[in-house]
This record gives sequence, structure tokens and C-alpha cells, in this order.
Amino acid sequence: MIPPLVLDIDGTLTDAQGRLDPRVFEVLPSWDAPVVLATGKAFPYPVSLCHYLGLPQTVIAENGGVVLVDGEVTFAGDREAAQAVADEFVSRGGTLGWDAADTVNRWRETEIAVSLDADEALLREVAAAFDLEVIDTGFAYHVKSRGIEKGIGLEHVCETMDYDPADFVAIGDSENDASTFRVVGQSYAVANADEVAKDAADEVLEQSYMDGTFSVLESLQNS
Ligand SMILES: O=C(O)COP(=O)(O)O
Ligand SMILES: [Mg+2]
Repeated sequence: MIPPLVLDIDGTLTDAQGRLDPRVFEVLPSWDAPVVLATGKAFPYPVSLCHYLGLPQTVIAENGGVVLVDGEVTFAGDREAAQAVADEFVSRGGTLGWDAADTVNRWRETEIAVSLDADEALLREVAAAFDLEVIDTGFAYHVKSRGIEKGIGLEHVCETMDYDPADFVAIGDSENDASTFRVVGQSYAVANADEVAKDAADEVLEQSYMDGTFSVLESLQNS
């Protein structure tokens, strides 16, 4: 039996330059079980990817802040508090980074992303004062409400779809995937994963990025 999948996007379905690896189009459209994309990116990214893969739109975005399953969207997290952190951070001399920080956060509904160039210590200090947390995905700092996680998002997806999270195979690369790894039956960290993800995974792959992911998907298909 082919297992359902919960897949991180950045660092897991991409190459080292952050580009989507074309092998996703080879293997995911014909996957014979549910595929859930679980990302820290804003909501439109995984929705678009599902659309162009020809997959049902079952997504967890913003690190669990936004979940779409069976046509229903749910939101969790205090976007206004995250905005207040961003505003305070800027007023204390921080920069959100990116040429187009407004574009990066334009579609964010529950949290704010800040460039890794930003002053991390200051960002963490300001976030803590608002009782929010900062997670580092290796792609951005995310300022978010506590207790919102991809893994909780997956439990919500599973309730709606009448699946057990333990039936899922997860693949990911960073801190924001550890909660997913904890609720699934089998989890893999790609070789480029951070230490938090590697510690949480059942198995650390020898190969990085989509090379690692593809090796798991191929062996699941052939088993
Ligand atoms: O948005 C990010 O920072 C990382 O996104 P990811 O969860 O798909 O790796
Ligand atoms: Mg990732």
C-alpha cells in the first residue's frame, strides 16, 4: 500500500538554489494516496503548487496557521500581534529585509516572515515581549503565535479526511517540520536538514534536497 505523504516544500522539494525540482512533476501527480503540502510559506504557494501538480488542494501553510482541506480553510494565529512585533522591531532599528518585504508578507494571514539578514537577537527580544515566538526555517524567521504547528495542522487534515496521522510518511528539512515528524508513522529528514529536524526524524537521509526526497518516494513506490 502506498502511504499518504506530508511534504515540506523549501529545502525538501527544491534544489540548493531554492528552485522547485522538476521531479515533483514526475512522481506526485500520480501518487496513489493523499499528498499534503505543509509549508512555512504563505497560503498561495502550496495552493498554486497543488493546482499545477493536478492534486487536490490539501495544504498546511504558514507553519500550521492556515489549513485547507476539503475546500474549507481555517486560520489560527494572531496576525495583528505578529504585525505589532514587526512594527516595533522596525521602530527599534530592525529591518525586515528583502527588497519586497511587503510582497513576502502581503498574503500572510497568521504570522510574519522576516529575512535571515535581520537582527535575530532584537527580533527575538521584541517577539518575546509580545509573547510570540520566532522560528528559523533556514529560509526566514517566522514571527508567530505559540502552539501553532504543522503537526497540529496535519491532525486537523486527518480528522477531516478520516485518516490517521500515523499512516503518513513525512519528509522535511527544518525546525518547522519537527512537529509533523512527531505525529506521523515514519519521518525522514533530508541531509541538508537542520539539527532540530534531524533529531526529530526517524531517519536522516544521505542525500540532500529533492535527491533525498526522491529516493524515499521511489522506494515507497517500489515496495
Ligand atoms: O517559508 C519558509 O521559511 C520555509 O518553507 P518550508 O516550510 O516549505 O520549508
Ligand atoms: Mg523546509
